[in-house]
Amino acid sequence: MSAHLNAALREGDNPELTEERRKATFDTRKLADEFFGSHLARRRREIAKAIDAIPELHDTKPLPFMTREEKVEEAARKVFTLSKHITDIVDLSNNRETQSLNEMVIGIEGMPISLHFAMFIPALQGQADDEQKREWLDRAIRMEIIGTYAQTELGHGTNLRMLETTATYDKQNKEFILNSPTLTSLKWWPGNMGKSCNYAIVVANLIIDDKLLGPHSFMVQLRDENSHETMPNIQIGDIGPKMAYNSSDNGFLKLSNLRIPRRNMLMKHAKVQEDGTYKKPPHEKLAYSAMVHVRSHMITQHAMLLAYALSISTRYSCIRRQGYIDPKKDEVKVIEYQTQQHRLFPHIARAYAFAFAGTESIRKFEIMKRSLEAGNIELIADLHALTSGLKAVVTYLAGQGIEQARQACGGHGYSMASYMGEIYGVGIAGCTYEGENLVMMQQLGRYLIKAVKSVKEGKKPTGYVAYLAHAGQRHSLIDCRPNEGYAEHIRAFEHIARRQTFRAAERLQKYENSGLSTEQAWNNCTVELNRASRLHTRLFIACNFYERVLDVEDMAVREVLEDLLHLHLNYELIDIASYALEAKKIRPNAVSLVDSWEITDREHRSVLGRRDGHVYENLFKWAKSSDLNQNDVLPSHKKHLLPMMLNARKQSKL
Ligand SMILES: CCCCCCCCCCCCCCCCCCCCCC(=O)SCCNC(=O)CCNC(=O)[C@H](O)C(C)(C)COP(=O)(O)OP(=O)(O)OC[C@H]1O[C@@H](n2cnc3c(N)ncnc32)[C@H](O)[C@@H]1OP(=O)(O)O
Ligand SMILES: Cc1cc2nc3c(=O)[nH]c(=O)nc-3n(C[C@H](O)[C@H](O)[C@H](O)COP(=O)(O)OP(=O)(O)OC[C@H]3O[C@@H](n4cnc5c(N)ncnc54)[C@H](O)[C@@H]3O)c2cc1C
Repeated sequence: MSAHLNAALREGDNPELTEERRKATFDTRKLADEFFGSHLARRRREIAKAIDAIPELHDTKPLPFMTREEKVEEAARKVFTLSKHITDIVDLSNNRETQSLNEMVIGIEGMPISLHFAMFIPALQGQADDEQKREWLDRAIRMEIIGTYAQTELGHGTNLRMLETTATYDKQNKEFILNSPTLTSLKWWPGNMGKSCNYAIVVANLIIDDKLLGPHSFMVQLRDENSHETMPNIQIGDIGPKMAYNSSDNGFLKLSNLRIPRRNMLMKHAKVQEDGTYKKPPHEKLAYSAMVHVRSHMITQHAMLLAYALSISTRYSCIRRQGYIDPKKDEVKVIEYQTQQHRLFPHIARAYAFAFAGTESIRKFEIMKRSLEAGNIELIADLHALTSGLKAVVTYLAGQGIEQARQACGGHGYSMASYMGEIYGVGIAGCTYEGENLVMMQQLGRYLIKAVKSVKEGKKPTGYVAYLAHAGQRHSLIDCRPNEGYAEHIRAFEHIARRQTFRAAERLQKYENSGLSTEQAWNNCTVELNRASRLHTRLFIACNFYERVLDVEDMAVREVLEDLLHLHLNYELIDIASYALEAKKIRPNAVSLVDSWEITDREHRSVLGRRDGHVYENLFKWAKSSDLNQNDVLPSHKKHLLPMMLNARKQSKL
């Protein structure tokens, strides 16, 4: 490609990189159009330009040199500044545009209104009835109030049925009484709940007439709208520093006989009438809609984090010279080593594959949302299975890729000057939040087992599991076009995924037949089931990548994407071919085996790893000692966020 067509070329750049860019066989802008979609790619360029022109939106110093308080203040300052410009820069209803703005201005370390956008608003959209939307959603969108999503507790995050926070209906007063009855029932982790938010959607177990009705969502005011001081009957604070993401004030919350009006329960689906009559939702899991929303968006976010790490390491590998391939010549760029290429390139292919899969999961979410609005609940289960698998596979593999990218930078990769540490820390958080990965794999596993049962009953499952019914036939998941050369790869992929899924299903059946309870039989097969889910998801990603590449019109871009697809399919096939061992005998000795390392508490520096096992009370002590808890209202909040909200309210009254 001639040099002038490569948009990344700039005068004055390091000649090592210029030399690389001159070799491009395609136009980088056109490939960006494919990666992001052409609209978003264009908008990202415009957004970047707009930010360049507003100096107050730039970092005041590198984030790794800031203390936690400075980071929190910096993020609040930028949010306040952005609130004045945001509607000129982005379409606020477009999640991916807004997210791009966030990444460019504030970055990945978190900010005071992340959860407000990521979950508070989506939960109101999905679970509040029209009257409630008028009361809270409009105010939330105008940022008159800042909210979060408070579900996880100190003792339970995964098993939502065992949440201990209670909301007991008091018929006389037509109120719910919210309580955190135990230490383990404290809400723990919700983003921005510690210091920034003044409202939260609190997930609590509903009790009417002593009957437990499961987790439901309640709107709770945490802080006074004018003074920002904590409301009565509420104890709230920051949970302390984390592996990364430290501009965010993840928080704890204790509720003590807090009374809220009946209409503070979100009632689009489940309802409680004045006399205490309970009306069930049309689908039991509609209350989980905000989680499915985030999971469907996490795929593109993690593709992006992987892309950050890989672009850092690939560029660096081209300016770093070290060692010789031919001793008679100059030292080579480290990218020339076969091992360096092998370390980086399959992850580059994955970053593309993940981005395309993420676009697809967002598209599917939008389709489900529209069909739900039309009263159809059928697509909920399919989307839950798809997003559970994608969320788990992509966050895990992205984490692996980021770590490889860090190692590819040698010693400098370990300096925060590379920022790899933060990217990794933020990336791997996604393995845990929005559903621990191995648990989400099991959710997809349930769906696959059902599909196998229907195949065995002679039915033909449709959609992403259709291939399960096609043993020995030509591939079925996608329509490989003749002479494309990838049909064999896809067939092999399908074969491995199908074999594993049937193997897991047969093993499950065997355990059930042997008289074990369903739950025990299930637990005995979860390693096999999770392998099946992993293979199914990786098959989906590969097929989606294949289909996406076939749609590309620009021949030069299509050619380079085909090179990546080829690498991806080969690499993934080799990677999935080996599946590991089981280790049941270790279980009884597990703690004694680690005790034998004799690592002292001082050496560990870990509350979770204490020798005495008194974890929960010490986590609470740890949190109380957070710097951010020294003031109830942070000075930076008074300076930035409070004026922002007060101003928004004033404007809306005008
Ligand atoms: C002004 C400037 C502005 C600037 C602008 C800037 C703006 C932009 C800013 C944007 C910044 C963004 C930054 C992002 C940062 C993100 C931060 C991190 C957020 C992290 C948040 C969180 O971390 S928030 C908590 C998530 N916490 C979980 O994730 C719990 C997992 N735990 C479960 O989710 C359940 O516990 C679990 C396991 C399913 C079992 O649930 P369970 O026990 O109830 O159910 P069972 O397993 O018994 O299943 C019974 C049947 O239900 C089916 N089913 C289950 N779930 C279903 C579902 N959802 N949909 C359909 N069906 C479902 C299942 O498939 C079964 O179906 P079947 O019976 O047919 O097989
Ligand atoms: C950065 C970050 C931000 C967060 N933000 C929020 C937020 O805004 N709001 C909020 O409500 N929460 C938030 N969380 C909490 C998060 O959603 C939970 O931590 C997550 O859902 C995992 O639950 P857990 O901590 O209970 O893990 P656990 O369930 O205790 O996981 C521990 C281990 O047990 C295993 N395990 C658990 N159950 C099973 C099972 N049934 N079968 C097999 N294995 C099992 C897991 O696989 C894992 O290996 C956040 C967490 C993080 C890290």
